[in-house]
Amino acid sequence: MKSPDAKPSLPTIAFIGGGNMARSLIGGLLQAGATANQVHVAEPVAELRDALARDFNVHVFSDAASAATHAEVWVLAVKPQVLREVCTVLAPVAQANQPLVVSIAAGITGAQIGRWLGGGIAVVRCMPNTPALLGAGVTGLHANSTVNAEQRDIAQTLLTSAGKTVWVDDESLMDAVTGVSGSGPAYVFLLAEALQAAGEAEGLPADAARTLTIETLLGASRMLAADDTPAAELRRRVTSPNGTTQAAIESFEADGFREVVARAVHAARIRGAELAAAND
Ligand SMILES: NC(=O)C1=CN([C@@H]2O[C@H](COP(=O)(O)OP(=O)(O)OC[C@H]3O[C@@H](n4cnc5c(N)ncnc54)[C@H](O)[C@@H]3O)[C@@H](O)[C@H]2O)C=CC1
Ligand SMILES: O=C(O)[C@@H]1CCC=N1
Repeated sequence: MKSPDAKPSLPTIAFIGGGNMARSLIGGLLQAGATANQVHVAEPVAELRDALARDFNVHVFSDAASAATHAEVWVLAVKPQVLREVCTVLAPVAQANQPLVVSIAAGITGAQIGRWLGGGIAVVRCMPNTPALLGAGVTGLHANSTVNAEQRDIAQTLLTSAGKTVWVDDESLMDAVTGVSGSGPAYVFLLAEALQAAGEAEGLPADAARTLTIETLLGASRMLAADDTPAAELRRRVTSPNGTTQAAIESFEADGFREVVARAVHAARIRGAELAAAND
């Protein structure tokens, strides 16, 4: 008998687009126990296609319709700029097969995808991030009203193989998800670049600055994830009165660090909406 919390087994999944994010998600899926012959990938670039077949033993196709025809779940993993064209090609297959469509494209709305596929399609719009490659990602998901409970579970299982998941009821917040976690790894990498460079500017050898930077980010992230202690409290515990950290934090605050972050996240959110409008 199936235990009540057993994960639903995944049906055949077609990835439309076999680039960076698709690779991360496919790697996670296979590690989580999906079998390679359940995974189809459409990718026009021959080298990428060959690498996917070699590395993961999945079925590869040069065109979207061939990959999608025999799959119950489609993962749209192309750039937002080509999604309309891809959906238009897939519309007849979508209308015939009524797949669950999972889109990871930034900005593009579930309504746009449903419309481009001919209407009445179950669409889960999600925003994963690149740590999915290590199973350490986080994905925001939103389901349109056509998605049933079983399809929701399938999307959940699919993205759980990439890390944690957060469902968002209000689709208009998906661009904010993109601004925080979809693009977020790049902010951490930017901080790493800046911290390492600052260490070197203060005289540290490059390899020492790199190790100190990486282990600090890793250790601090682990502390954040370890329990519910708020980030502000963890920061307070590092900050001795009139000590070194206080000097650094006062410098950050004087330079408007929080506003800098808020403006960056806002810019990402706005770009999401622009991508939707520009590619409609
Ligand atoms: N890179 C990231 O951190 C994240 C990206 N995303 C979203 O994931 C999507 C893919 O992004 P990446 O993997 O970074 O881009 P990518 O450029 O690495 O992958 C897209 C792939 O689609 C292929 N492609 C183009 N036209 C196609 C067609 N007609 N049929 C099938 N495949 C086609 C391209 O050859 C390319 O390999 C984008 O919509 C992006 O917004 C979402 C979350 C994070
Ligand atoms: O930069 C982008 O548009 C994509 C979406 C989130 C991360 N990369």
